[in-house]
Amino acid sequence: MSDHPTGDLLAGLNDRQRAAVTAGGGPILVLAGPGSGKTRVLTRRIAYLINEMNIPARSIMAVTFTNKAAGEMRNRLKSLAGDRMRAVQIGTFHATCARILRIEHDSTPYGKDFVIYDTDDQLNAIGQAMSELNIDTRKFNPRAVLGAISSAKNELILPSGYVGQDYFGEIVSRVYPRYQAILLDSNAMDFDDLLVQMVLALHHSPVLQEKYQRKFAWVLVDEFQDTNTVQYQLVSLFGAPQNNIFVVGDEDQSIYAFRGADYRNVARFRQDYPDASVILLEQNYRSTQVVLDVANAVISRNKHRTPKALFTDKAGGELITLHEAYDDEYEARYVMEEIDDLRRRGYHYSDMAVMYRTNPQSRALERACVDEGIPYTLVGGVGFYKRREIRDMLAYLRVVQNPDDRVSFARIINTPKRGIGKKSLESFQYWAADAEMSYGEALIKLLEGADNPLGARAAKLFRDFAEQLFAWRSLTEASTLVDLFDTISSDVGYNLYLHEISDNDLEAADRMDNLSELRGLLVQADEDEINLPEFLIDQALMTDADTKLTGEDRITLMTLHAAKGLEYPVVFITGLEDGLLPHFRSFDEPDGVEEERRLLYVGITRAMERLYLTYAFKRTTWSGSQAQERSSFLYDIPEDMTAGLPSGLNTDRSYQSYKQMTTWGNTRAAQDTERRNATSGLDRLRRDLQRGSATSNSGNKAVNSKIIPFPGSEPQPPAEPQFHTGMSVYHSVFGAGMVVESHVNQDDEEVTVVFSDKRYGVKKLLASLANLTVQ
Ligand SMILES: Nc1ncnc2c1ncn2[C@@H]1O[C@H](COP(=O)(O)OP(=O)(O)OP(=O)(O)O)[C@@H](O)[C@H]1O
Ligand SMILES: [Mg+2]
Repeated sequence: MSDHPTGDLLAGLNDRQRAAVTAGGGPILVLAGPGSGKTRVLTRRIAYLINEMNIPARSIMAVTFTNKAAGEMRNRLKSLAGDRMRAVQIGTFHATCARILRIEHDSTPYGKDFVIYDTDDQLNAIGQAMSELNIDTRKFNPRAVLGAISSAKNELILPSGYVGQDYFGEIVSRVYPRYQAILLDSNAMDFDDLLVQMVLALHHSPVLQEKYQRKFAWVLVDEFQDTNTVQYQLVSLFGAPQNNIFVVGDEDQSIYAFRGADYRNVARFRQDYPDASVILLEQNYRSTQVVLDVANAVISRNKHRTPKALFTDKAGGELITLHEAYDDEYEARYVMEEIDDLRRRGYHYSDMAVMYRTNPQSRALERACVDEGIPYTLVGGVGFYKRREIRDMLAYLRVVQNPDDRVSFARIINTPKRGIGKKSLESFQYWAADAEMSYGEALIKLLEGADNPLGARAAKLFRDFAEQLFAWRSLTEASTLVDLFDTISSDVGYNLYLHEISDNDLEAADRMDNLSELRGLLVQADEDEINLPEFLIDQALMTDADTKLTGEDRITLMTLHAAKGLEYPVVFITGLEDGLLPHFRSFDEPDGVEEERRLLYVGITRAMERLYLTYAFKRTTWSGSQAQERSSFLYDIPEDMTAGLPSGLNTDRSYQSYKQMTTWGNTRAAQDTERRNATSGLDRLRRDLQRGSATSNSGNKAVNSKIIPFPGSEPQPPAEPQFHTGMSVYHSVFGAGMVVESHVNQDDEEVTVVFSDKRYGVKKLLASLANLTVQ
């Protein structure tokens, strides 16, 4: 008897969802738009297989897009199917393969204790390979070379099979084998290798293939539209021969083409499994009708798609808000003010997410959060795992586990300084290469007193290091991970070093906090009886979308890419500007702009109740501050779905000439005017001040304290107020209004005006800049 009656598992599902959950074996494709319950169905189906079809949990493999999604699915399953579900293999393709390869390393050229290289490690290895081949890294960008290698791997093209099509391709074809050899010598795999090695192992060993096909008799994949070639292969390989393969996806949400994802895999699935049942879900349970209409208006412009019918019971809904900000800082400030406002109206911070196209955009937003005192979690970006102190300590742990790891070895051999300079390291490296020894073997040879080309002093320093390293290695047998961490940290004097590399006490404290957090993870791992290799794999597999989310009430800042699969009552999408969204790089690629449109579509469809789309007239980019054109995608949104100013335009710019021209369609002329106007520094400053005095359009707010005080003597501040309560005034943008208060403040006159037009409400303006005329 099951503790969980079927009724529970099928409750809260519509007929089609129920059909998908309870379908028998064989290939099944669930194709449906956002918010239609694909992930819910997939999770319920796992519980159903276990509880109702008595499938052993250990023979189920479920693939999620992020580790975080895997964690959520595990929790959900626990409440649906109880402890029995523990044995289900739930994880990303990478995590699942890493786990199997650790056990089955004999079927690969790698040793048991292989480590996983992340992008920085990979770039180091590429740099090494290029320097060995005398290829100038200034002429050929190592990142581009790495990108080409990664694409090849995703297409299952091995070094021997790589053919360069042009001069750059020829360079890649030389670097690729060398890079791969360095990784192999380091007993390290990169992310792509995890998948490629898994496919190769299954191909090469029929025994292994049969073992895993038998083991994972049921395979389920979420976000199937974002699988790439190698992942598709894995699904087919694991799924055979019964082909109990259940995949869910939405072609309109395919946003990872740059990583080789190919939504055509959906069509391929239909071809490869002609007997597959196809289930379409049409009801959206997430968003209001308005949000859905906006989403559809945007995506329907894509040519390469199958139109879908989506409906929701949540008729109507709040109109979406468009907002034009002067620059990225004002945009961020506007977002935070709205968040503050919504919070006062009952939303929690955690109900709200701010999304953007590129990571650097988070800077202004973070800054605004700090200024406004809004707690936030930044997903991705220069996160925890990219911090220097974290990378150093993890590199130590990795060398302890695998002394052959060249990249980590090079990172820590003189960190903190132990007198082993670049020259000594190079002699050591050449010696090891000449004698065909791994680094670990070379260290042992040194300890044994073997002849070596190192000077006496350097040899002694390396021996000292080797002794320490082997002492740490012996600790891994007997003591806890946290003891190992503490011992290393104190043996090498890392805390002292931390202070040396920090500019000030605050930075040092910050670094200490990070280390404490890492230490906390080790304590947790000890409690969970996770060993060092497992711990390192877990850490290496953390991706940008996996930032640890605390239970605290915080808003979320994330890229649109990281937002996949998630939902929030309130969503802000910022930076809707041509060049940013759509991103300028997409202009050269076939299907590039369509992919950008899908990205916006994913963002919009995260919203349950309220959606804000914002853009800035000027944005600070790597090349300085530049005027931007609003995103061409915005023109696809019908005006009657937007709230705010006429045409849905909600601006914080406040001068007539610009305003008059800024109607849909003739932005360029307005921007030209602005460019002309912006030539004088004083003009700019004035405008900044003016905007600062008029940013709020949501009622009676104090003049923002962050306004730059007006410098110099032009214009002279008035000694007496020029405006008095009750005066009728006219403002070029806000129209007619009445003064409710006015007083001289420092070097200007602050006038509070109630405007007749309700959309502007009450505003505080600086008299010297607002150009108010008395009527
Ligand atoms: N039958 C239903 N009744 C009520 N709520 C539902 C139903 N099906 C799904 N939901 C809810 O709707 C929301 C969206 O579901 P889910 O996240 O599974 O959609 P999805 O299709 O996976 O979306 P996406 O494509 O964005 O990943 C969730 O909050 C889910 O709990
Ligand atoms: Mg989903």
